[in-house]
Formats: sequence, C-alpha cells, structure tokens
Amino acid sequence: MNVESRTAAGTEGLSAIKTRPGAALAAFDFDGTLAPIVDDPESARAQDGAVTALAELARHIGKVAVITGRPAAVAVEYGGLAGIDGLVVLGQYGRERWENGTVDTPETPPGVAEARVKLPKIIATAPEGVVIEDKGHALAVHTRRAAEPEVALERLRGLIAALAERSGLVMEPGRFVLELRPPGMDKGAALRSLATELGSAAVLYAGDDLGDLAAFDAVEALRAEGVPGVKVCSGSDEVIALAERADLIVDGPPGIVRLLESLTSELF
Ligand SMILES: O=P(O)(O)OC[C@H]1O[C@H](O[C@H]2O[C@H](CO)[C@@H](O)[C@H](O)[C@H]2O)[C@H](O)[C@@H](O)[C@@H]1O
Repeated sequence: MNVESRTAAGTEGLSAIKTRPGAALAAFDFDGTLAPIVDDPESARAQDGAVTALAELARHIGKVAVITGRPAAVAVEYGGLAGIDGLVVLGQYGRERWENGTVDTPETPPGVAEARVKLPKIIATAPEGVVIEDKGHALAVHTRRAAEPEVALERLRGLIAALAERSGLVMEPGRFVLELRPPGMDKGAALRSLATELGSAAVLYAGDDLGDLAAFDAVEALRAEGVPGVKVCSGSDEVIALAERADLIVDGPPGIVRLLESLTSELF
C-alpha cells in the first residue's frame, strides 16, 4: 500500500521524507496513536506491531520521536519502547526528555503541589468513577469510567480551569480528561525545538487528541518556513478536531502501524 496524502502540502511532505529520509523527523503521540485507548490509564500498552514498526522506521529515517503527555519514563515502560535505537521520548508535553535510558526532568513548579492538595476536594463532589492520575509534574482528572463521562467532564471543566488559574498552571483538555499542567511548553514547542536541534529537512507528526493540535500548528509553521511536513490523524469518534486539519487520516493505532510499515517499505 502506498502512503497517500489528501492534501498537496502533505504530498510534498511525504515526498520530502522519501527523497531525504536521513534528514527527516517522524514524531508520534502515545495514547490513542501508538497505544489503543483503554478505560484504565495504567493499562495502556502499545498496539500490536507498533514497536517493531517504529524500530524498523528508526533504521531508515533520521530520527523517530514520541511526544506525549505521559511522563517520558512511563511511556517508555508502557510502550515497551526502550529497545528502539536512537528513539527520543519527550514527556509531560515536552518538559521531559528520555534518550538512551536516561530521563532529563526539570524542577516541578510549586503550583502542582498546591493543586495536588486542592484537587481531591473538587473531585469529592464528582460522580463515581472520576479519578485523579498524579504524574508528578501534572495531575490528570479522568472521567472515562463515570456513568456519563461527557457530563462529568463538563461539570468539572470550570472548577478545574479555576484551580489551574489559581495555581499558576494551565488546563489541558483531552479524551475524557482534564489535565492541570505547568505552562510554557506544549507539543508544538517540543516538536519545533527537536526539528530545529536536528536540522530536520522534513517532518511528520501523528496524533489523536486536542493536545496534538499544537504539534499540527508547528508542522504548519515549519511548512511556512520551507520545511515540508505531514500531519497525520489517528482517527476516533471521540475527537474530530484533528481529522479536520490532517493531511492523512488513519484508523486509530492499527492504522498507524500500517502507515509505519508502508512508509518504511517505501524508504528502501
Ligand atoms: O499525549 P498522549 O500520549 O496522548 O497522552 C495524553 C493522555 O493520555 C492518557 O489518557 C488517555 O488515555 C487513557 C488510556 O487509554 C484513557 O483512559 C484516557 O481516557 C485518555 O485521556 C494519560 O492517562 C494521560 O496522562 C495523558 O496525558
């Protein structure tokens, strides 16, 4: 199967990757892109075939990266990514960097400790099934396991946005999740900074959730500066905002694995 874009800019991006694979950067989100969405965040694991396909691509392209809202070490562990040669994992929306088994993590801003104390009081009034995921540098409130996840999310949105503001944090909404995380970094800044560091001549980014829109913005900004790029949506019924802006839409994590395999087969 040939990898085909539905847009001219995406076709140009794919062609640039195939022409100079050694100078290309391919970056992937974790949950919903490399790993199927599951009810319990601790049970997320890589899609069957994803690790092999990523490792194969990494042998034929300049750099493969994972850019995730997860702590970098958690994505590496849950994804089984540690053995992929040359892989970079940018965790906590780009605040952390994992490479060659070592994680580089900045100080946690004090607002996270404040939110950690106040958040349980807010959640105490939420419907059953709403849970907090403590990521060290950020806190995520998940509503997926509530009887009415969308209703629970909307009830909490204003309260969590207010807590974020009081604590000097930002609220990052996602697939039945509202995260409280430090400001100053997002997936777009992370992608851009990695592409600049590597001097990438072409970029591909694949994601599924609202936090990935910043990376789509970065691909568009790079294109405007003359660096061809491709925006890939790992499609789902839960989020449509990415599909509307993507050059290429695939059918969730299984589709991402097929894309990785096809792309690699076209590079040699
Ligand atoms: O940037 P990502 O790699 O996509 O991480 C974003 C958040 O993903 C996780 O939550 C999502 O996946 C869970 C497991 O499938 C699912 O239960 C939840 O509903 C989703 O929102 C993760 O738990 C968060 O920490 C990540 O920030």
